Amino acid sequence: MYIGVDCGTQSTKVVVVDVDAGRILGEASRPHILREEANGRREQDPADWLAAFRGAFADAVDSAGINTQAIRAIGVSGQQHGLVALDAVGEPVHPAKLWCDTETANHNAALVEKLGGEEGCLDKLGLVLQTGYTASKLAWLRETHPEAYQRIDSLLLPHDYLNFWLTGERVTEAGDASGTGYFDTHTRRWREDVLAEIAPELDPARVLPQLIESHAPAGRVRPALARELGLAEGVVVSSGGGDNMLGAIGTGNITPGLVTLSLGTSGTVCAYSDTPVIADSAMVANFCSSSGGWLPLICTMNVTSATSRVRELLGLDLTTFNERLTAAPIGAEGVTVLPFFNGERVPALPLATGSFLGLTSVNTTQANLCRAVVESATFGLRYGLELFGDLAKGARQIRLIGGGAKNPSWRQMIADITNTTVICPTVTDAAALGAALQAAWCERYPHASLEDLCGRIVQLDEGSRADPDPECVNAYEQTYARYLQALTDHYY
Ligand SMILES: Nc1ncnc2c1ncn2[C@@H]1O[C@H](COP(=O)(O)OP(=O)(O)O)[C@@H](O)[C@H]1O
Ligand SMILES: O=C(CO)[C@@H](O)[C@H](O)COP(=O)(O)O
Repeated sequence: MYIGVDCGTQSTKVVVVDVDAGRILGEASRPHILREEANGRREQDPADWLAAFRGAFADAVDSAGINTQAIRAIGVSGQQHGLVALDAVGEPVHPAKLWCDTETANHNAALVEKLGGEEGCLDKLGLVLQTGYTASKLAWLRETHPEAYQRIDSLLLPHDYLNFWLTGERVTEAGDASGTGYFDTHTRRWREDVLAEIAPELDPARVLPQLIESHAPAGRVRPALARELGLAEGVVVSSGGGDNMLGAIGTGNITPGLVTLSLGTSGTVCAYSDTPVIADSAMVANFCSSSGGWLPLICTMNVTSATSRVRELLGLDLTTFNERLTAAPIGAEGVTVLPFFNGERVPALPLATGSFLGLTSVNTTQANLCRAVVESATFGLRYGLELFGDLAKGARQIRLIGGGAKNPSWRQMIADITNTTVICPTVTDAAALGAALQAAWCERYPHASLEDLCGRIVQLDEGSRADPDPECVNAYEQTYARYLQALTDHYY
């Protein structure tokens, strides 16, 4: 029995997987609190993640009806980029600043310049620093909270922090480290010199976690915590990784030819590569995978964060919102949304704000507003997919995951807007599933391969398949052109 955990932006999800029987036995989730401020600040208290972990673990184990003593290993996935800076006794010196925080846009711009612009970043890091990556958060902490900064003893990411809490070990792996901005994704090594540009007072040998291979253990569950969770002694915790990296594993995207698209708080598109990637666009991030390869990725910040904002504004529950959006025609009768409520990463507009365009006395209906925000969030992903160029060309199908993938209308919309067949795995919390698979890989290494584990456990839900409908594909082309025009008019 293996446990997969995904500490996402909105919640922590836990799955219980019986690898030998090829079955998912239980799933549960617990929500997180997100602190949002008008200046782009997005922070969470790491203690909240631990409380959510405890609750979701207990519920998942209950729903699976298993004896916790049968659990052999745990894998942890986490939202990427969040800065969890700990002091010498392992306490956060400041709340975690998240991937969706845009307060540090100016710090990021200054860092890119310091590193020699886009070319300098590519040369040193294998990717171009974006607002949202960890580096500018550290620069911000140094400038704005010097007393907290001076107490820093280690620099972790959200999943590293959960691994530290589970095992007491400060380690990480290439997938999540890719998104820090002080890691070279080509060589899969820390760039101590880049860290020194950002935080010259910190000793890299002290503050950077030790890098381990994706299949290697981060450690074993601490005895006191094992007793509390009812685990046997010495349960292994695998390296874990960023949620997109483990989402790729949980969709079987560990060889070239597939695209994984996630409709979580963020929207992401990624495709596995055996070699490091230099894309034509600086917005495509050449991240490492958490399975030994690379995972070029684009991320839009306003997906279910944007749809939820409009849903809440209209006072609708999720079911009613989904009904409303299907009641409007493609194109929402001329309503366009630029959903950049807290800036955007792709396109790179960290300081942008949201706009509703084309509203008239006739088309300003709940149905059109619901449809327009879902269409625009999807157009953002199409825009990103186009930046992928050859990386996604020839992709046989899109594997759709994340909370939004549960909506059949949205699945069809993705198929029509991308003109590609879409299918969901049976477990749409694919990052948690990927974490469980990585845990099994780690615990059985070298006697089991990740390919074999994915082949046995990752199943596709044929009922979720959506094929592009040529008429809708055409209709969306026109609406997409209108969206691009609005983008150009406002920002370029
Ligand atoms: N049936 C559904 N239709 C549309 N959206 C949904 C549905 N179920 C869940 N969601 C959305 O999924 C979001 C959570 O997605 P999730 O992938 O868990 O996010 P994260 O990993 O970022 O925490 C919720 O905000 C909710 O809006
Ligand atoms: O910043 C990125 C990817 O670069 C985001 O995709 C985060 O990893 C958050 O993911 P979700 O909570 O939306 O799953």
